[in-house]
Amino acid sequence: MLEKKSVVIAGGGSTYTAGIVMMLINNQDKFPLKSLKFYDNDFERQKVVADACEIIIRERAPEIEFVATTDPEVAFKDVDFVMAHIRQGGLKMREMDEKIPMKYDVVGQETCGPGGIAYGMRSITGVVELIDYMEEYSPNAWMLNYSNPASIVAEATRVMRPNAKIINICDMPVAIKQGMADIVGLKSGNDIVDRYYGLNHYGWWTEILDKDGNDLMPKLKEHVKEYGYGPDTSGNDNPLLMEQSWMDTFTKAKDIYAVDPDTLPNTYLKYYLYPDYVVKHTDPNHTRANEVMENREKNVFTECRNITSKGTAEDTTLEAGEHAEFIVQLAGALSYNTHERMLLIVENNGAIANIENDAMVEVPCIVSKRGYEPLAMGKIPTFQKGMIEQQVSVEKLVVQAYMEKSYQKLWKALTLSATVPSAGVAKLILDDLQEANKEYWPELS
Ligand SMILES: NC(=O)c1ccc[n+]([C@@H]2O[C@H](COP(=O)([O-])OP(=O)(O)OC[C@H]3O[C@@H](n4cnc5c(N)ncnc54)[C@H](O)[C@@H]3O)[C@@H](O)[C@H]2O)c1
Ligand SMILES: O=P(O)(O)OC[C@H]1O[C@H](O[C@H]2[C@H](O)[C@@H](O)[C@@H](O)O[C@@H]2CO)[C@H](O)[C@@H](O)[C@@H]1O
Ligand SMILES: [Mn+2]
Repeated sequence: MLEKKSVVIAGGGSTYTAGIVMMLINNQDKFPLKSLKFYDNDFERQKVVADACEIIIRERAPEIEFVATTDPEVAFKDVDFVMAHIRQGGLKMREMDEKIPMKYDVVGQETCGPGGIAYGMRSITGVVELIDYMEEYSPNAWMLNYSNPASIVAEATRVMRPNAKIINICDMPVAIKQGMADIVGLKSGNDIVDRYYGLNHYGWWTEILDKDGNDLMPKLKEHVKEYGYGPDTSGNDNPLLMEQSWMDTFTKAKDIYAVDPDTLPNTYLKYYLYPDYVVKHTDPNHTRANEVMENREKNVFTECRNITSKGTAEDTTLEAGEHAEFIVQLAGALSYNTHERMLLIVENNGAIANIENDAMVEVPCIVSKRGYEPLAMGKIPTFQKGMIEQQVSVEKLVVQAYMEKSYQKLWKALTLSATVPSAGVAKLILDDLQEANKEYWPELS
């Protein structure tokens, strides 16, 4: 009999919350819950999701105690896990992050380039606040953090809260591994054993095996060379790829692969290796934030309101995906000592032998009750080493700029980003971002 756990989802009003709830309910045999709480700083937004989830829980797992609150003490008291996915400033500020750089023909993206830097400067405050609540009310709990930009958040928490029990995670490699499984005819990304190194949204696979140790790289390389991680002409039913913008990202991996055919890339490297292409293929007046507001946000909130008005979730379209599966799997591994191998964002400390020890890197780790143990990925080639060192410096400068309230350091961070062509353009973008983020960033001087 597994011991029951208590979880708070921070960012209860997120578009991903209902998916995580569905996953938790479906996994009561593997990760049984005593209580589930929602916490958000926006009561009205969270209420829409919470009212629907309360009905789902009542119908499918009534033994779970459920509470939605904006009171940190109620939320964070007596929990084993904080599953965090907040978006400081909301999708409206994401829209600014994406549109401001585009005014200067520079990549406008949620987590990469100037947009990611601006978002990082907002997120640090919110995530550190969550850590402080957790440490005050449940000092033994783990925070599993999805809040983006995960690399900058990870570096900030490493420096500002060095002893915090936080694990920063990303579902992007999980989604790509599901794509790889589809390509080679395996059922799930969990059937793949991989070696991978890099930073968040910025890494490379060096080995992909199946559970019997068979090398899947040759078949995958053949496919990626032609189609990226997109489907071949026979089609694909991966729901993520139904969206054209995601399909473009997955197929562009073909051109990233061409730069280094020894490895298989993370898709988001396109923002650093092909920024000119990305800018050319982005509508500066209608960016990804607009698509998310018109699609995922609208769909989730409409469905939640439907459930509440009908009083039942019997025929709900809400479902759990890989994103939810990954965080619940991680909580299970930490709780029940499964020793699963998972990609996590952790302090390097030699995992990548020729990268500085205090970089926050993404590598495979073995997860158990003790926490996580990173696996050694060895020395990496000059190309990747150069790229990683440049991007690590960007992320470290952002965190230093935040802590020292330094305009100069933030300017350096933008200037150093491979997405930005010059210090002059970096300054123009920075001044616009600073104005737009007055409410959220520390005052810089
Ligand atoms: N790491 C990953 O791979 C990954 C994958 C998907 C999403 N995400 C991240 O998950 C987060 C949620 O995404 P979304 O599209 O659902 O956003 P969203 O705006 O729909 O939801 C975020 C929620 O957080 C709340 N919030 C904002 N600041 C808060 C604070 N300081 N304290 C408490 N609550 C706060 C908002 O009110 C909102 O309800 C984002 O950071 C996104 O980038 C990360
Ligand atoms: O533009 P969005 O909001 O749709 O996505 C931004 C996020 O993209 C990645 O997450 C994907 C994930 O890879 C996939 O499995 C599925 O869950 O959809 C997610 C996005 O909808 C990325 O890892 C995140 O960090 C981004 O926030
Ligand atoms: Mn991610």
